[in-house]
Amino acid sequence: MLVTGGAGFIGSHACVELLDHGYELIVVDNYSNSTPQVFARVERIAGRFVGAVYELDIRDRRALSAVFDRHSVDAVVHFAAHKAASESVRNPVPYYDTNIGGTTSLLRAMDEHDVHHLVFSSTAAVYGDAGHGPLSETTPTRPTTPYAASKHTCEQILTDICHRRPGFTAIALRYFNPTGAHPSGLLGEDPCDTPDNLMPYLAQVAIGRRHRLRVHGDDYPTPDGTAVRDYLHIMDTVEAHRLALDHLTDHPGMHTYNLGFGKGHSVLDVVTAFSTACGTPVPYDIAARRPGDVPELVADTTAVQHAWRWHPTRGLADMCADAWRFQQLNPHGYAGTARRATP
Ligand SMILES: NC(=O)c1ccc[n+]([C@@H]2O[C@H](COP(=O)([O-])OP(=O)(O)OC[C@H]3O[C@@H](n4cnc5c(N)ncnc54)[C@H](O)[C@@H]3O)[C@@H](O)[C@H]2O)c1
Ligand SMILES: O=c1ccn([C@@H]2O[C@H](COP(=O)(O)OP(=O)(O)O[C@H]3O[C@H](CO)[C@H](O)[C@H](O)[C@H]3O)[C@@H](O)[C@H]2O)c(=O)[nH]1
Repeated sequence: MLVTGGAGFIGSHACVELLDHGYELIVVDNYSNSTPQVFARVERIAGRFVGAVYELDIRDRRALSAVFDRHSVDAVVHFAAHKAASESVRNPVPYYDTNIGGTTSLLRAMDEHDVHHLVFSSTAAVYGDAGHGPLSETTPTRPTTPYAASKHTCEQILTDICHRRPGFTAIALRYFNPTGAHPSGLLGEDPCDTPDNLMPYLAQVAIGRRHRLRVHGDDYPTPDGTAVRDYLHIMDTVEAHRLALDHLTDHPGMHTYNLGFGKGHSVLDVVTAFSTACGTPVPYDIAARRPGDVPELVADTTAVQHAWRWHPTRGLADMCADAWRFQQLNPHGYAGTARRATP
């Protein structure tokens, strides 16, 4: 099993889940938003070596092809991408380059090596501003940022390839808001720069690394005026990936599923839940809306629950408690973690 972006937030938790279920892994990552130190943690939790880990950029076709030459790859879980939607509004080209160019580079290597199975990280952002209420996979897509457009384009490329290559299977998972941390406190969300995502930013304010949270907008058409998202625990998120892999060979073709909890929480709901988890109010100010943000994104998860009998079990309080445990045990993130032993 090849995992791209396996050192990242979702990728590292997915590595634990897949190792726990007996998968042999090959991981590639360029560490643009992660560190190789995470693998020592993954191995400590799983009690197994990760396997082969390569530092490479997925746009480097020669290097990627060499990995496929060296290993027998039966399927790919493709996480590697840039993910900050608001940054993509300011600086779109790297988003198209890495997210689309990286995906086509990967597809080329897969094609050359007769690999026909892919799980792709898509995003709820493809729906854009779709109004109020749960969104199903048939809700029309209207990406509003270059990030969302890049993922939408990848979905279209995969749909086309599945159409033209009988036997090719792609499962696109449209994540809503994966967050939280491994319950051990060893793995969590540790971006290299200032966190763009709400939960790690809140955690860094609570631990004293940052002064105050800025709540981006309180004038949305939502109950308290702050934006509503559908937060999903990272452990529920990666369990769904394992189920996707288990079902990859069931039905060839393109399959698209929403991955969310199915419940909306406002930014202020999350601030309150995190304050409860850490035992003290997290200070915040109301700031301007963030470019590219939409008022509400909540998933209708009927399709994925029906397909794989997947039911998320961990709520917002668990997400906050686990994120806070990770932050407390790792006030400076993974910095200072020992590097992995050579398997
Ligand atoms: N976290 C979320 O809220 C969220 C929501 C929807 C979709 N997604 C998607 O899920 C995937 C994983 O997200 P994440 O939160 O783990 O992000 P992350 O930034 O923590 O992980 C991405 C990993 O990919 C690596 N990477 C980036 N560009 C690369 C390249 N050119 N070559 C090799 N490696 C590269 C990074 O170093 C990082 O380790 C992404 O595709 C993202 O768009 C994330
Ligand atoms: O410091 C912050 C950070 C975030 N927010 C707000 O909190 C909400 C959640 O923001 P995140 O950045 O955590 O998540 P997004 O919904 O903006 O984006 C995430 O989920 C999307 C899909 O829903 C994309 O896929 C994207 O890659 C991923 O980061 C948004 O309303 C945002 O404006 C703040 O108020 N202050």
